[in-house]
Amino acid sequence: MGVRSVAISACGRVLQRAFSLHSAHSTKDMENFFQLVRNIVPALTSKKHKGQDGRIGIVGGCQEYTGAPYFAGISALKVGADLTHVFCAREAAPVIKSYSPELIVHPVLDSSNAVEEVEKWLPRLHALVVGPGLGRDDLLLNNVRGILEASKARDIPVVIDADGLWLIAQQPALIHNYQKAILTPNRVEFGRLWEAVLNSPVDTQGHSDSVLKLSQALGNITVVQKGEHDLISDGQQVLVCSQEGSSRRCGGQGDLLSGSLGVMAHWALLAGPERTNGFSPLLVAAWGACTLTRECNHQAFQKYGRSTTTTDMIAEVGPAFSKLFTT
Ligand SMILES: NC(=O)C1=CN([C@@H]2O[C@H](COP(=O)(O)OP(=O)(O)OC[C@H]3O[C@@H](n4cnc5c(N)ncnc54)[C@H](O)[C@@H]3O)[C@@H](O)[C@H]2O)[C@@H](O)CC1
Ligand SMILES: Nc1ncnc2c1ncn2[C@@H]1O[C@H](COP(=O)(O)OP(=O)(O)OP(=O)(O)O)[C@@H](O)[C@H]1O
Ligand SMILES: [Mg+2]
Repeated sequence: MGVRSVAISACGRVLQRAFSLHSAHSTKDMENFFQLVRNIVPALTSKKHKGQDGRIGIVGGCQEYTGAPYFAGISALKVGADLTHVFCAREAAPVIKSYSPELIVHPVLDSSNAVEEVEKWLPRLHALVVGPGLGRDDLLLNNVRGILEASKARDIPVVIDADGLWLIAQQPALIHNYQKAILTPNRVEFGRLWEAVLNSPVDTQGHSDSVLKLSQALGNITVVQKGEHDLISDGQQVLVCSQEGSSRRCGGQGDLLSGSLGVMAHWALLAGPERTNGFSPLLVAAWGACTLTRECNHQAFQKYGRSTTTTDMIAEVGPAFSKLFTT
């Protein structure tokens, strides 16, 4: 099997090729990942109707956590989705609505017919982001299990983050081998998944071989291990995103990433591998979303330093996207 690990600099050039066995792609393919991301971004034209550039669902939001689904949803819109639906617990809904009139909010996640309520919307959604601010209540997690099953049956791309990853660590079979899944664990979530799937404590956090191994153990689904460098694997290759961010680690940055990735995953799958030089479209989408998140962090930090919060980063999505991906 072809296995590669490639580090890409801030300007998109290949810096190193850590190991290469019979790779199906050449180093030349990797030279400009920025261009591959640009290739998946849909053109803005007057011929389109509302919804065509993305209708994204966020599954999360409970009594304790209302910020996370808001951050994910508003980030999806700021990146370029046309509509964002948040499916959350009843109590969280008025709070999330009050943050933003841009989000469509469904207070259904803790109802007895939650799966049916969300399923009604699935034919209209291009991608789901599952987990930001979901919490770990068994009732909610059981409903989300049903929503994941229904999404898989419809072949909908799903980004799984935060407490969605907690659910996957309890039941890895839920997502095993589903080629339209992307997992976005932070360090702690990665360790939890590793222990659940590989039945041993994680030894080499932050190394390309561990993200590759976890992806393979999950049936070659795309895994984004967030950290000082983001490592992204589809079980065949490992990409490294080292875009300059900052030393500010306020909560919510992962939600910005997962919301952005929801849209970019839809765009990448629509564009297809011919637009991504044969690379897995989800790998390109993940690299694009990581690069964007880190650039937002960098730009916000230039302005606000230690007081930078995720809201400041979200204000940078437009300028950062233009700088990185607009030709
Ligand atoms: N404003 C909000 O509503 C926010 C809600 N959040 C939600 O909070 C819930 C729990 O998320 P957590 O991320 O706390 O998950 P966990 O409860 O699994 O995290 C456990 C701990 O790991 C620590 N940690 C994270 N990265 C680490 C690293 N690189 N090295 C060492 N320790 C590290 C964190 O400080 C946290 O205390 C999720 O639903 C999440 O979406 C977060 O997304 C942050 C913002
Ligand atoms: N040490 C670091 N240096 C630079 N960037 C980092 C570092 N750690 C994480 N990041 C970036 O921050 C973003 C979010 O990663 P993080 O590990 O904070 O997620 P998280 O813990 O899930 O966040 P959240 O608070 O939203 O739950 C990623 O894009 C990642 O690239
Ligand atoms: Mg998180």
